[in-house]
Amino acid sequence: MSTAAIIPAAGLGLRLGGEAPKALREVGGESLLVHALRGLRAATAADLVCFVVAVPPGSEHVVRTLLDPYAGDSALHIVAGGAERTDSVRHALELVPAEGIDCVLVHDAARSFVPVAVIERVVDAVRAGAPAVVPAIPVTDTVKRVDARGQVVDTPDRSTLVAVQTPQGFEPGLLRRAHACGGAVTGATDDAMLCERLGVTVQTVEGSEDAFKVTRPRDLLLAEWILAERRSS
Ligand SMILES: Nc1ccn([C@@H]2O[C@H](COP(=O)(O)OP(=O)(O)OP(=O)(O)O)[C@@H](O)[C@H]2O)c(=O)n1
Ligand SMILES: C[C@](O)(CO)[C@H](O)COP(=O)(O)O
Repeated sequence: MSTAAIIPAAGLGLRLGGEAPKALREVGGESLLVHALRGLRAATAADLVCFVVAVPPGSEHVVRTLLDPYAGDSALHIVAGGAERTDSVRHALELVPAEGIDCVLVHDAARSFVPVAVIERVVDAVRAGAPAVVPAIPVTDTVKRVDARGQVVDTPDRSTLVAVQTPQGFEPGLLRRAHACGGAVTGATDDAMLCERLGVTVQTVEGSEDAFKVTRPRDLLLAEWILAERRSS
């Protein structure tokens, strides 16, 4: 069986300064989107039927030209993203083939440096029978719930909390059902959350600090450092 990869890449990157869509910002001379796509290919090459990339509306042609050299034997579909990340994933999901896929990965372009081993763990867990899989790392801050006035309501037990990353892996039928029902869900910040709303148990696997989400300007410095380390080893 085969894998399909959805890459939501339609974000504006406002917290990064907003000069260009975040996925097109460069680290080490290449866009975050190219780095993300290359990582997915390295982990799933023989198996990866297609990439579906959701991009800012109007940038479809530019992104296709940018990514064509990196898609290899996998089909490359570019779609216009939506207002929210969930909308972008839903648009992309429409182009994932209905047959012959046993795992759909949804991977943020902004998590461009996820190690291959993390991607493999996600795919392996889906193939082992988990319908929804997320990479996770321990939370290192104490997390508090606050009210509208900024006053602390309570402090969840940190040992029960994890921070989740991408790629998130899904049995294809489940991901379709989750997004079909997702229109009624406001504020879903990841795809696993839509599955949780269906009562599905989501499995975690070990993530990595290198799978951080490039969000603010200082994250670009960390990204440059990770890339330099990898290129020198
Ligand atoms: N409407 C949107 C919003 C986000 N994304 C994608 O979802 C991932 C996670 O989003 P985030 O890191 O929040 O990116 P931005 O929305 O660009 O960030 P900001 O809020 O700073 O503008 C990114 O790969 C982003 O391109 C998307 O495809 N469609
Ligand atoms: C999907 C995600 O990366 C998992 O941690 C995260 O929820 C995306 O959040 P964002 O606010 O759209 O960056």
